[in-house]
Amino acid sequence: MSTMAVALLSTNPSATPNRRSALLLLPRRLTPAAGFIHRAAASASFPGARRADWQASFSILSSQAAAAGALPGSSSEKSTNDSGDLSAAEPEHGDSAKRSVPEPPVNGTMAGVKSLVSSAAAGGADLAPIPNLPRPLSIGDLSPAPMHGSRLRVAYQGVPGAYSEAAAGKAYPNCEPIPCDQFEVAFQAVELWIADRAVLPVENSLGGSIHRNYDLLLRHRLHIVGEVQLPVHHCLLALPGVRKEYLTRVMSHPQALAQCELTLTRLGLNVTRESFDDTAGAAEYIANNGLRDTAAIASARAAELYGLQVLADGIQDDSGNVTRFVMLAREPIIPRTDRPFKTSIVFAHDREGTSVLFKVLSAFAFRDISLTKIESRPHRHRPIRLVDDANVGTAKHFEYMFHVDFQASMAETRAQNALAEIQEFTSFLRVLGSYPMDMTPWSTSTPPPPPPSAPSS
Ligand SMILES: O=C(O)C(=O)C[C@]1(C(=O)O)C=C[C@@H](O)C=C1
Repeated sequence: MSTMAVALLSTNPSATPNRRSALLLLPRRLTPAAGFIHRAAASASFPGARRADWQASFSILSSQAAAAGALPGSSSEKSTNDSGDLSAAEPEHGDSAKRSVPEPPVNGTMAGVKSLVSSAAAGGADLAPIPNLPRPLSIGDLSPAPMHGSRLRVAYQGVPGAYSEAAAGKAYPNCEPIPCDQFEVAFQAVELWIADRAVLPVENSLGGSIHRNYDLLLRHRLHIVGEVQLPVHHCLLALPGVRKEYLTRVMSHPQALAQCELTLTRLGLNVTRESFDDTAGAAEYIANNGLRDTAAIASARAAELYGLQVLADGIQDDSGNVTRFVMLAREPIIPRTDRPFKTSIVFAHDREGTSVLFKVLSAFAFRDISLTKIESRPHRHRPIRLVDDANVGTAKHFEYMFHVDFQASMAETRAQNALAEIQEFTSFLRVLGSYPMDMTPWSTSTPPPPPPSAPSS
């Protein structure tokens, strides 16, 4: 892992040669150009365009729930997990280990065929040892039990030291974090079985929603299986020896820049702001390029990993700066009623006026279901509706997809009834997931969770 990298860096943070060699040990990010990402999977037709979709996913959920005794009244209901370990709330689906699809055997090639012929010609045709013929796939190959020592592979966007990596570690404490250079790649890594889960940010208490991930949730078919809320504590990082007065530029993820906007001004920095893919990536870039006029906004762990010094600590504009991440998997989890659950849905309507939105919200209000989030995004397939009025002209209304999170489990009758009602006046409805809420006690002084250990090579 980067344990070695961390050790090297922390003992001699200012030594550039060591830093460079240490950086090489960090896990490489998955990129779309990595060869294994199929574009076809990315181009995914608009999923869930049919109303039947949420019903289908719900019927799977409820049949699984009934089978596992998780629905209310079931005698075989499992006991509550009080450990506070969010990952423990996620039932095993048999996909938590590396998928051991057998290696393509050599004997399927001409070389294999030739060796078979020559051993037969040598006179032992009947008794010739059976070469390694391809083994048929078995059920075990498709959903293997976790192998000894194997760890859940969790895709995140960014490089080691990014907050998303810390969120992956909070969600799945012993996971193998897999850095990806884009959100899209993290989605595809799970879809293509390169990773078992993805942990992606969806909103921040200061910067607001991360719209890209709302759009990707809709375009891909992964399920939300959990959430984690991570206190985000930003530092101003620069090369050793650099002073604040030397700075002309600050680089970071746009969310991080937004979260520190006031403080940067308050520190009296006369700097341009420059966006970077992720906070730790900005720190790495400064280190790799020896930029002495540039600082990064990133975590203290990023400072340690990339050999930078902390010029200022806790520079977020609000001490209670929190980012909410969702955990994504190929399969939904079984909704339960023995602990607080949240459900995320997305819907669209094709009728005029605001009354549809009002009716949807009422369906929840009448059942005393609290909403925790509402977000609207452009309806990519039908962004504009034209309304012609011969006298006045043509009005162009924007069309939206509405994302709503509500505080109830899909195993609860009131949630099922609310969705049945909403279905009546929406043209599209999909359940993105029903999952345990992050109830971790939180205070502004809570230290960040320990980083996940890096993959064993
Ligand atoms: O750049 C990172 O370190 C990230 O993990 C991304 C991200 C985000 O997308 O919001 C995560 C948490 C912080 O809010 C800032 C940036």
